Amino acid sequence: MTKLTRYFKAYWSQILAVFALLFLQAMCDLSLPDYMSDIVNNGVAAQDLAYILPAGGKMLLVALVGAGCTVAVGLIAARIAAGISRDLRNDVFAKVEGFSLAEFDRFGASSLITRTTNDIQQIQMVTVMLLRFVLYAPIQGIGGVIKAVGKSPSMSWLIALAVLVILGVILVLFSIVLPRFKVVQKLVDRLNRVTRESLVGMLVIRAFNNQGHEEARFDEANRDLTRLNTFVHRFIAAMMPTMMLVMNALTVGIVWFGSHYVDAGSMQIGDMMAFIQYAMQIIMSFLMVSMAFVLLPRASVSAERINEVLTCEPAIRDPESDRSGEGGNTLPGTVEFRNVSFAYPGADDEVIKNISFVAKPGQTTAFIGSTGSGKSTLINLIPRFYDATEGQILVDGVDVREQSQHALHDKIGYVPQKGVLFTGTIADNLRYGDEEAGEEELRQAAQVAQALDFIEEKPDGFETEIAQGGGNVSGGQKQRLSIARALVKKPEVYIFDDSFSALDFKTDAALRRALAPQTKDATVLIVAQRISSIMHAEQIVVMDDGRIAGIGTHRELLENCEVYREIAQSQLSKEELA
Ligand SMILES: Nc1ncnc2c1ncn2[C@@H]1O[C@H](COP(=O)(O)OP(=O)(O)OP(=O)(O)O)[C@@H](O)[C@H]1O
Repeated sequence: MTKLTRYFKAYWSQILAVFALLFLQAMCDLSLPDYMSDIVNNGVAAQDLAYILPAGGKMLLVALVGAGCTVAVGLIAARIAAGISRDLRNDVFAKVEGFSLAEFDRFGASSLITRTTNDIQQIQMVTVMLLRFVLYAPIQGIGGVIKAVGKSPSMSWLIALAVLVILGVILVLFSIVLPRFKVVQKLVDRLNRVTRESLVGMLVIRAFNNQGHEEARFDEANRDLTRLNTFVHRFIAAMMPTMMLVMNALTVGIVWFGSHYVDAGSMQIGDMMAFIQYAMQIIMSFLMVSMAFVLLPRASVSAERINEVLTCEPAIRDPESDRSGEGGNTLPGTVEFRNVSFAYPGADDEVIKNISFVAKPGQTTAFIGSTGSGKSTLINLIPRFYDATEGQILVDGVDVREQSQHALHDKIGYVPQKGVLFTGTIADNLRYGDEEAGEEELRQAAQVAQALDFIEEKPDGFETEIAQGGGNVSGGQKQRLSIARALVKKPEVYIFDDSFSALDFKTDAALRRALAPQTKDATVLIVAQRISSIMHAEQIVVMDDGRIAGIGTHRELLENCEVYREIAQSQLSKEELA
C-alpha cells in the first residue's frame, strides 16, 4: 500500500478535512457517556426534570454534531477513494498501452484486466475503511481507556482482559486468513482467463461440441475460488459474533462487579453505565482496527499487483534522443536488416537467424516460407513489437532503437494477420490512420482496398457501426478495412502481414492492381502464403526455419532456390511455372 501513497497526496486537503471531522466526531462520541452519567446521577436519581431537560438537550445536540460528522466523513471518504481508484485505473491503462508484446506475454491479458478492475476495487474499499477508521479508532480507544479508568480504576482489569481476548482472536484470524488472500487474487485471474477464452472461442467450442468440457473447466475454476472465498469469509464472519460475545460478557462482568460497588456506595449508578459505554467504545475501536487488519493484507496484495504493472519497465523504450531524421542520404522508407537474429523472451532457440536484406522505396519486398518459418516474427521487429536480440534494423537509415516509437510508427502502415477493428463506425475505424482524413480520402482508400462496394451496400455506408471485435463484418471484409485504414495513413512503409489470405483470388488480384499506383513511392513489405500474391514483387525473401533460403525475383528464385521451387510447384500450374 505504501507504494501507492503518492496517489493520496493529490487529495491532501480533503484528507485533512476528513481527519478534522473525525477528531470532532470522536470527541462528541467520547463525551456522550459523561452526559449520560451526569443525567442519571444528578437528574434521574434526584427525579429532577428541570435538570434532565437542558442536560438531555445538550446531549442530543452533541449526538447530532457527531452524527453530522459521520455523514460528512462518509461522503468525503467515498469521493477520495473513487478519485484515487480513477487515477490508478488511468495510470495502469496508460502504462499498459506502452507495453511491448513481451510484457503482454508476461502478465497475460486476463490478469491485466483483473488488475485494472478487481484489484483497484480492493484499494478503493480499503481506502474508505482507512479514512473512516484509521484516526477515529485510536482516539476512541485511547480516549475510552482514559475515561473508563477515570470512572472506575478498580474495574479496568475487566477491559484489559477483554482486549487481550480480542487480540488473541485477531491474531489467530490473521495467521489463517492472510496467506490465502494472495491465492484468492490468483484464482480470480484464472477465472477471468477461463471466462475470456470461453467467450472468445464460443463458436469453436460449439462446433466441437465441447461445451461440457468448457463448463467443467469453468466449474473447476469457479469452485476453487468459491471454496477459498467461503473458507476466508467463514473466519471473517465468525469474528463478529466472537466480538459480540466478548462485549456481552464484558457488560455482564461490569454489571456484576459494578453492582457490588454501587451497593457498597463507592460508585454511582450513572458512572457504572458510562463505564459500560466506554468499555463498548474501546472494544469497538479494536474491532475497527481488526477489520482494517483483515482488509489491509488483501488490499496490499492488490496494491502489489497494481504496483507490479506500474513499475514494470517495458522492454522496448524510447531512446534518450530521437534520431529519426538523421538518416543522411538514405531514401525515406528504406528498411534494412543487418545480421538480425531474434529469440522470444524466455526461449533459448532463435526463431530467426542472421537475416540481412534491404527493402527499397518504390519496391515490393515479399516474404514467403512454410508456416512457422519466422515471417511474422521478422516483420514484427520493424515497428519494434519486439527488439532484435542481435544485429540491427534500420528504417530511413537509422536504427529503429534510436528513433522514438512515435516517429517510427508514424512512418509505418501496419496491417496485421488478423484484421482488428474497434467499436465505432467504419469511418471512425478508417480515421484511425489519420484523424484529419476527409471523406474523399476515406472513399479512395476503401476503393483501393476493394472495400467500397460492401461499405456502400450497407444502409448507413461509412457510418455503419462496427460491433465489438468487428463481429458484424466477414473475415475478408475485416482485412480489407484494415488495409484501407493503413492506406488512409499514407505511410512510407507498408507492412502487410499475410493480410490478403482471407481474400478470394479475384479480389486479391484487383486489390494488388489498385494498390500499385497508391504505394508507388512507398516501401511495401508483404508476408504471403500464396505465390500468386507476390510473384511480381521486385524482391522475394524465402524463409526456411528462421533463415533466408534465397532472395531474388520470382524468376531468379525458380532457377536457383530449391525451397522456393518446391513452394511454386505445389501452388502453380505447369504453364504458370513455365
Ligand atoms: N509470442 C511467441 N512466443 C514464443 N514463440 C513464438 C511466439 N510467436 C511465435 N512463436 C514461434 O516463432 C516461430 C515463428 O513464428 P511466426 O509466427 O513468425 O511464423 P510465420 O512464418 O509467420 O508462420 P505463419 O505463416 O503460420 O503465420 C514459430 O515456431 C512460433 O511457434
